[in-house]
Amino acid sequence: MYSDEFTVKENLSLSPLLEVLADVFHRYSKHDPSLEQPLRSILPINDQQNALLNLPCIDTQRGYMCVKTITSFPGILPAIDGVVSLFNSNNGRLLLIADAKEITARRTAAVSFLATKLLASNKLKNENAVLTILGCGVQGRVHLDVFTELFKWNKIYLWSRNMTHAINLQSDYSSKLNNIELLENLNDNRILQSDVICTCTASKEALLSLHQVKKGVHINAVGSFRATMRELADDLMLSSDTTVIVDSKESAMKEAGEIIQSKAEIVAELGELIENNEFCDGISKDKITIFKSVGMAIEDLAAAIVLYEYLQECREK
Ligand SMILES: NC(=O)C1=CN([C@@H]2O[C@H](COP(=O)(O)OP(=O)(O)OC[C@H]3O[C@@H](n4cnc5c(N)ncnc54)[C@H](O)[C@@H]3O)[C@@H](O)[C@H]2O)C=CC1
Ligand SMILES: O=C([O-])C1=[NH+]CCC1
Repeated sequence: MYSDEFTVKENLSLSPLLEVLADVFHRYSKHDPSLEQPLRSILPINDQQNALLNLPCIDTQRGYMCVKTITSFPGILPAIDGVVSLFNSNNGRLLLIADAKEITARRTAAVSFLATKLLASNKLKNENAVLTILGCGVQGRVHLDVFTELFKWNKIYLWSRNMTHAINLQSDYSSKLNNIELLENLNDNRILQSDVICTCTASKEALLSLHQVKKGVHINAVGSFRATMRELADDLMLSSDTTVIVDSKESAMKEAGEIIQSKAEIVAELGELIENNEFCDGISKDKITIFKSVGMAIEDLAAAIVLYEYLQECREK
């Protein structure tokens, strides 16, 4: 069964995806032996920014195995291309091949939302909450999509190095959302009003420093996945007001430019926060929380399972 990007978009629902993501993140961080995920391979092409990535994992508890093979060519749109293959872990049968662009985009934004829910639940209770998205490529667009499907923001600010991307994104949402404003530069004081910021760029230099954000902000830093990439400055990563959470300690220490360059302390993995109200409630409202994600195979597994099981259900009806 092949699912193209339109099929993925139509049939991959966020609510079951968030549930399966929470389960696999929790089990990953508990080192559950039924969930196996080796470090992914990233093969750079001719020493450039372009790369071939391979992300495998096995979940014998759910009875699936998954491997995503993608290319990342940041200069060519879409930057990510490839496929996700889902197998039955009991008999080795191939069950589903799905477009990786849409799976990657939706599962990454869903993980950012899960982190926001766990680390900044107070913000999601505030009717006046402000969301800012930096970078309006594929990830920026899908973060806007997912974050506005799951929560009603009072104001949304968009910034992109290429302003046309931000203008187009605002315009595409104009019939649904009339509270989107554009930021022309990163010195705009409106960033200081943000309760939640998602950074979704392929930047190699820091875009956000400590003085640009308010105390208590929650940041989902999505863009970097190589030691040479980063979106957040050292003063933000290292401030005593900052708590840094990652998707995987092992991956972050190998791939997240912000962590590698700043040597910031990682307080926990996202999976350690699930079913851990004590930890989440214990984070002071004044703390800056940073969720640094680089992406993991178990996220693609979660998305492929939700998609496959839903498509099977539709077939049987
Ligand atoms: N954490 C995760 O799980 C995932 C992370 N990513 C990463 O997120 C980033 C964005 O991915 P896509 O939206 O798919 O790519 P894209 O190519 O669609 O968008 C990239 C955006 O970054 C901006 N950008 C590039 N260089 C910049 C710079 N120096 N300063 C400011 N902005 C800059 C571009 O203008 C564009 O808006 C990439 O680095 C990608 O590798 C992608 C998928 C999953
Ligand atoms: O997890 C993922 O698929 C990726 N992370 C960075 C580039 C692609």
